Amino acid sequence: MPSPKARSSAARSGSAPCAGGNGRYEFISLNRTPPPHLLQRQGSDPTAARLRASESPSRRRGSGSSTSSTGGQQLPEEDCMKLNPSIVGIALSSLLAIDLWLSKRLGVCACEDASWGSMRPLMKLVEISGHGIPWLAGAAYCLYKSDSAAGQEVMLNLLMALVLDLVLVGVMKAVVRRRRPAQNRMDMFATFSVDGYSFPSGHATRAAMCARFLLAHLVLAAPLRVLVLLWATFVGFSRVLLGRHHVTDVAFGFLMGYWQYNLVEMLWLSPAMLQSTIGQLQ
Ligand SMILES: CC(C)=CCC/C(C)=C/COP(=O)(O)O
Repeated sequence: MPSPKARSSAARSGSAPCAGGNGRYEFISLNRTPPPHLLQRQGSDPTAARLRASESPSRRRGSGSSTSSTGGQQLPEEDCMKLNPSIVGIALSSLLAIDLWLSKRLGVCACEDASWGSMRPLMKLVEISGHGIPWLAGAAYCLYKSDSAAGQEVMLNLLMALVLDLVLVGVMKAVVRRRRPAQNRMDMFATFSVDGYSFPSGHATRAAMCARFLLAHLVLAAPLRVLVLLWATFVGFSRVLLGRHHVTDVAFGFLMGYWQYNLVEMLWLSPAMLQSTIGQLQ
């Protein structure tokens, strides 16, 4: 018989006592395949039978393969995982369920017949204010019109930031492939094919990144700075109110846009760097 100390340490380490070939108890880990001499004995040994019964269903079905067999029936691995959900899995599913429910409730401008449907045209104006085309066109125009080197530098970097945002959001949408909410009407102007996907909100990333950019590089009076922040927040909210996005798409979009501005600062194109690059190309 194992001593109480051995028994408690076995419980802690996930091992179980088994009668070995010489009548003495041996410890095997429940996480590992038992040695062959124990496997042979398990068919008749009541202790081994109890151990098999106490194993989790997914482990009993086998752990290393992509499909598992139960009485000849093949189960895909996802089904096995659903039977044995982890805490993280449960937390994520709950968050997604809350997200879906909240996004549906908040989509009050999703169509003209919705409870705030009369506000839809205003929300669509806010949408246009955060669209990529006006921002790209505005930055290109300011770059062209700017007669100071400092102004040109800022506008060139804003253009670079906007293109970087489109690329990063496009890649992220193509990888995640989350569908837009069912209530969304796909009536946005000038979209790429990846804009059929929802996560993250491109308007939210652009709004957060551009707001940080403007606050850092334009000398603005305090009321205007507040206005920039309010605009960015409103662009994000309008995505959910229009039924275009889930709440988590917008929340993640804000975080991603905030982080993208750090990237822009790291990649900042200075006139000296541009001159040396052009010189190297010539
Ligand atoms: C055509 C250009 C230059 C940009 C597309 C901008 C756009 C339509 C993004 C989608 O935003 P959401 O992901 O917030 O719906």
